[in-house]
Amino acid sequence: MFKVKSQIEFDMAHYLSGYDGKCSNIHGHRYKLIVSVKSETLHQEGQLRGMVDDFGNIKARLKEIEDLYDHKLVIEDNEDGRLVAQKLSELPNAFKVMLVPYRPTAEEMSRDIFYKLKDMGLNVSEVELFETPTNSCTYSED
Ligand SMILES: Nc1nc2c(c(=O)[nH]1)N=C([C@H](O)[C@H](O)COP(=O)(O)OP(=O)(O)OP(=O)(O)O)CN2
Ligand SMILES: [Zn+2]
Repeated sequence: MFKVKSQIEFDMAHYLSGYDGKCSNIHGHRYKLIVSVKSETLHQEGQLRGMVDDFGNIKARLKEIEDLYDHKLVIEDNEDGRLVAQKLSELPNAFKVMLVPYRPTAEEMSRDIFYKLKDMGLNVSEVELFETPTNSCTYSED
């Protein structure tokens, strides 16, 4: 089995609804996303000969993930989260808020990103999302 890895980083703020502690504040992280793409075989001909997939192709998919989350504020789509988003939308700042159907933890986000990349056609083996330099979650289905 071959596994190739590629990584990107993006800046994102989140709000953990119902969290008791310092992380109950809206706050942000410099996320690092490491994606592993797998294949039993290598391409035999053409541009991709000798490769699982072109790193350039994987990077292009990761850029779509980066563009989705970079400099956004991610909030859970529940009663509490919608209230926070509503109050922010009343300000003249045009905050970029993204509502998601889950609490935006490293665990939930890594699973969501795994399926987003699969939907883009990557044969994803594993997604590791670092929320801080020392805290990460890995999602895989192997
Ligand atoms: N299992 C999880 N636990 C926590 C998550 C998470 O996604 N999954 N997220 C948070 C907060 O987002 C928080 O920002 C990160 O937590 P923390 O441990 O406080 O990280 P720090 O690096 O900022 O810790 P310090 O040692 O205080 O610097 C909480 N838990
Ligand atoms: Zn956090």
